[in-house]
Parts: sequence; structure tokens; C-alpha cells
Amino acid sequence: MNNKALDGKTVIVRLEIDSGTNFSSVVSAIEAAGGDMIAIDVIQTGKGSTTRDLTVKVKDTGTTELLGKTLGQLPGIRVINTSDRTFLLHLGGKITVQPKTAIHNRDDLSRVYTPEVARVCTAIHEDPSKAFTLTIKRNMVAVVSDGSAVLGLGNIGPEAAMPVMEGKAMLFKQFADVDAFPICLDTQDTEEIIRTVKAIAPAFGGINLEDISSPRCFEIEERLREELNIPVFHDDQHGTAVVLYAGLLNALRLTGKSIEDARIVVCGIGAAGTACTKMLLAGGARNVLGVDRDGILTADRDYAHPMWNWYAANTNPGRISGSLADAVAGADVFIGLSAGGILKREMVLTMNEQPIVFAMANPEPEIRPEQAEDIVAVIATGRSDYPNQINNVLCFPGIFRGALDCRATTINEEMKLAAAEAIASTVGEDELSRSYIIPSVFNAKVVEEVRRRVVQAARDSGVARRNPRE
Ligand SMILES: NC(=O)C1=CN([C@@H]2O[C@H](COP(=O)(O)OP(=O)(O)OC[C@H]3O[C@@H](n4cnc5c(N)ncnc54)[C@H](O)[C@@H]3O)[C@@H](O)[C@H]2O)C=CC1
Ligand SMILES: CC(=O)C(=O)O
Ligand SMILES: [Mg+2]
Repeated sequence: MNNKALDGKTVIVRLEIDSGTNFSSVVSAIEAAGGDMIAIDVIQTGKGSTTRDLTVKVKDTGTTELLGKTLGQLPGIRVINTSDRTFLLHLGGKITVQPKTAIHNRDDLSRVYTPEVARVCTAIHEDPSKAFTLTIKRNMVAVVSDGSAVLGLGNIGPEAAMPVMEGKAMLFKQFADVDAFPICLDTQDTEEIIRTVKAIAPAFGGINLEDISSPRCFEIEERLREELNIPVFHDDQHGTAVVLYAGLLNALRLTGKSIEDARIVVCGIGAAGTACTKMLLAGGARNVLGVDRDGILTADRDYAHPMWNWYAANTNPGRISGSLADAVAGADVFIGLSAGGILKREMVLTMNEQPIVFAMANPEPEIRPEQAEDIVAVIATGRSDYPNQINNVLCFPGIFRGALDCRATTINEEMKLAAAEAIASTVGEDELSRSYIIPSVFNAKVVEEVRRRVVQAARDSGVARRNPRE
């Protein structure tokens, strides 16, 4: 994986500098290592030394490492630590739990806690549906991962998955005022995950499964959907599919292509790639080719992965076989949900006229926009630092806001389609351009419109348990 993708761009180096040391040697060492000093803060001054934080712009991880080494070799200087701004932002985690009211006196205490709280417990015992009105269940979603497919980083385990899940919880709160709590499980056993999620479900109004690898993710989601009466949504499958579909509708509109006639290559037939394909087929696509590590999936082969047999039977009508390069030649659309850097410029050059490239692997896309933007009609990635961010963050806050507001028992196909149409519709005809096929995550209209249409779809399809006030 490319380390540049993980780099913080600015690092803070804390130095202890002996009195009498010439500071210009520090500045020269930073420049020699390829850094650019942009600020100095004095943290502490003592008789024999001063502690300073230097904020330095760096090009990549290599520069950061060289910086620490070079400065550490200077006489009279000790490097206390080097931390980039991203790491500083993660110190102690990114979220907290806060009470809604303060406890000022014994009267407050006896109402929030014992003895008065017992009356509320009894009321819920008599009518369990009151958990929705009298507990955090009404607005609380569990973000559950087993750390097995974290972004494109792979099976890095539950502790390492936490920063992503905390990030998802932040996005839920900021964009849709949904309270969400990250739960990273120390098991990758399908049955144990199902049992554990069912056991914690009473506290939650919805379950957002995240970064669980395929094929286990399919069974886990299916079983939990059957066995729980709250929405269970595997974000990497359905959140991604909803946003992909919205972006593709607009990119096709811009290029004058039709979904029925477009040759669409989906690379990475895992959780996201499979769900995106299902949505494309439901939307009318007739010429989809799936590609994974062993090449194009074809019905001429038998796969150990049961979903791939389904996939091969429902795509690739011409039973083409071959590599990613073979699949991409003559294609109208490339959708990458696989691994960074695997789509080469030479391959893009073989695509049909006005090619559409959605390189959605995170953190490193299948191809960087700067490598292809001059030869494509539209390019999108999953990242926040390029235009056209096709990322499930455009979907999951609004779809859960809608589902919680109408107390939906599930999130069904009708609600997903409504969410996709809502996202696509927030880009007006006069706004649509090659660098604006999908709204920004900061466009407040997105969550509101997704919520509104999702509530309507839930009501129309009979899964809403209440009619929310507008
Ligand atoms: N932009 C977005 O909103 C989203 C992006 N993603 C990204 O998509 C990627 C896949 O995520 P999931 O489907 O959740 O993971 P997954 O582990 O379920 O599936 C990944 C699939 O990609 C295949 N793959 C890996 N390297 C490949 C290669 N060199 N050539 C062809 N296929 C290859 C794997 O064999 C596997 O089938 C990740 O990078 C993830 O960050 C996932 C969800 C949302
Ligand atoms: C965006 C996201 O959920 C992923 O890359 O896994
Ligand atoms: Mg994910």
C-alpha cells in the first residue's frame, strides 16, 4: 500500500534544545530533510534548555522519518516526539459520551437513577416498545465491525478498526444528529458475530455493519435482518451501492450514455462490488463484467466463493474471460472497489469514448485522478481530497435518520433506491459537470432530501412503525 496516502502532510516535532544551541542549525536540518517549517511554539523554558514544538510541512512519510533522524543527530538537541496532525486529532479517540442533563442535587439523582428510574424500567417491562421513547434506542446506532476488511487495508483486527468506526460515528452525529457507537468485536466467527450483535441489539435502534469481509458479511447481514426487528445495514454493500448508483446516473446523464447499453466493469467482487452490481442490474444494466484477482468472472468456471457463482451467472452475457486489461478494453465505465493503483493509464486509453472511471478503493484509489483526468470524461474517487467523492458517507447518515424517524423495521430496496434518487437529484441540471456529478458531503440538502424520501419509501412499502412530524 502507498504510505503517502496515510501521511499527515504537517508534522509537529517536539524538541528539547540546550541553551546556547544555534537554532539556525535546526532550520537548516529541516530544509535539508525536505521539510518546510511553518510555525514554532515555545512549550517550556528552563535554565539549561527550552522545549519547542515545530510545525513542519512534509511531502511524505520518508520526509518525516528523515526529519526525526537528522534533527536527532544535531548536538544539543533531543527529539522528544514527532506527531502529525492526524495522529494528534486521534489522541484519546474522537468521540465522547455526554449526559443530556446535569445532576445538581439529590432530587435529580433520584429521578435519573434509583429509586425513580425504577418506574420507567417497569413501564418498559410492561410495554417493550417504550424502549424507543424512554431510552437512547430511539436515536442510537451501533457501528459494528470485526476488523476484517478495514477500508482497503485488509484484515487488521478490531483495535486497528476503531479509528474508522469512531470516524463513522462522528459522521452520523455531525451530518444527521444520529448517536452512533463504535463496537469492534474480537471475533471473526460468523455465528459468534450474529449472536453478539443480537445480544446487544436492545440498546440500539439500528445496526450499521462496517468493514466485515466477504463472503461472511453476506450471511451475517442476512441473518441479522431476519432475526432482528430494527434496521440492519451493511454500509460497505448498500451505502456504497446507493452512492455509486447516484453518481453513475449523473455521469451517464452528462456523457449521454445509457445504463442499458453501457459496458460496465466492476473490479473487486467483494462486499461493495457485489452490492453495487446488484443495484446496477436492478437499474437496468445489461452488460456488466466482474473482475477479481483471478480475472474476469465467467459462468464457464466454477468458483469456491458461492456469491461468485451467482455473480458469474448474472453478469458477463458474452462469457468473456481474461484479465482486468481485457475487461477494460472497450468499456464505458470502470468501477473500482478493489485495491490501490491497479488500473493503469494505458488501460484507460483502451476504454470506449467518454470513459467514466470511479476509482473508489480507500485510502488509495485504483488510479489517481492526476494520472487519468485528461483522458476520461469523468473521474471520481472515494477520497475527500479530490472532486467527485463517491463515498458511502453521502448515504448512511441520511438513510438511518429516515429509518429511525419513522421507526422502520428494516431498510429495504425501496428505501435504498429512494436514497440514491435523492442524492442524484441534489445536483441540478445547471450544476452538473465533469467535476460535479455528486453532491458534496457538506451539502446540507443531501441528508434532508435522503431522509425525506426514505421516510416516504418506508411508509409506502409498509415498514414504517410511525409517521414522523416534519
Ligand atoms: N468509496 C466508498 O464509499 C467505499 C469504498 N470501499 C473500498 O472498496 C474496497 C473493497 O472494500 P470491500 O468490498 O468492503 O472489501 P472486500 O474485502 O469485501 O472485497 C475486496 C475485493 O477486492 C478484491 N481484490 C483485492 N485486490 C484486487 C486486485 N488487485 N484485483 C482485483 N480484485 C482485487 C478481493 O479479492 C475482494 O474480492 C476497499 O478499498 C474499500 O476501502 C468500500 C466501501 C465503500
Ligand atoms: C468508505 C468505506 O466505508 C470504506 O472504504 O470501507
Ligand atoms: Mg467501510
